[in-house]
Amino acid sequence: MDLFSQNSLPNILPFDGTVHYYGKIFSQEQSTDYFDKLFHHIEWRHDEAVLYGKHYVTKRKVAWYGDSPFEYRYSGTTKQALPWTPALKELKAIVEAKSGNIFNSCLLNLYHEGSEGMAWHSDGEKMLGDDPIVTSLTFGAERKFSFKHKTTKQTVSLILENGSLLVMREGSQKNWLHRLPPTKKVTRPRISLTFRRIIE
Ligand SMILES: O=C(O)CCC(=O)C(=O)O
Ligand SMILES: [Fe+2]
Repeated sequence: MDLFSQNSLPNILPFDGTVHYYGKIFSQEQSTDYFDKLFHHIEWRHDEAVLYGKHYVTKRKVAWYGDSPFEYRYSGTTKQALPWTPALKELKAIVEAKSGNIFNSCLLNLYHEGSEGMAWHSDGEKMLGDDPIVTSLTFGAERKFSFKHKTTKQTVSLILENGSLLVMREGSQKNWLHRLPPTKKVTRPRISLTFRRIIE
């Protein structure tokens, strides 16, 4: 059963946390199909942030979906979760079965090309609880993804392939940062689905 397959997966992190890379969990055809559905049917918006009173708009687009209209507050902005689309409901069930974890919301990212990425951060928002589990399901271009330990600064990187699943588990947000580095080599878009569990 899928639930137990994580026991045989190597831990991407050398210490202080667990990250499992499941590799491609979808065929090329399924991945293309999901990419197209998400690209066209998700309500993509440019991400906004307020830093030191200055208003920033990212090139990357985002969307926020969930079981109920959760409010997501970060970087000085508030977003309200939209109800799941049929494709997102399907993907949530598949990711839950694979990972053995239950999620109630998803932050989606659309990177149009390699120049768009995400800077070092951890998903440590209070509403996610003490030690959150966060996924990254990839459709489209494959991209490098990196982790950096908060105190030793040691880094680990891997490639997230089209149709692949990564699960950041215990310790991975508390003790490590992660980022999607920008690259000149990638010209095609990538969509990522970061399923999360909001503590109500
Ligand atoms: O695009 C990704 O794979 C990860 C994005 C991420 O770290 C986030 O949304 O918090
Ligand atoms: Fe993140």
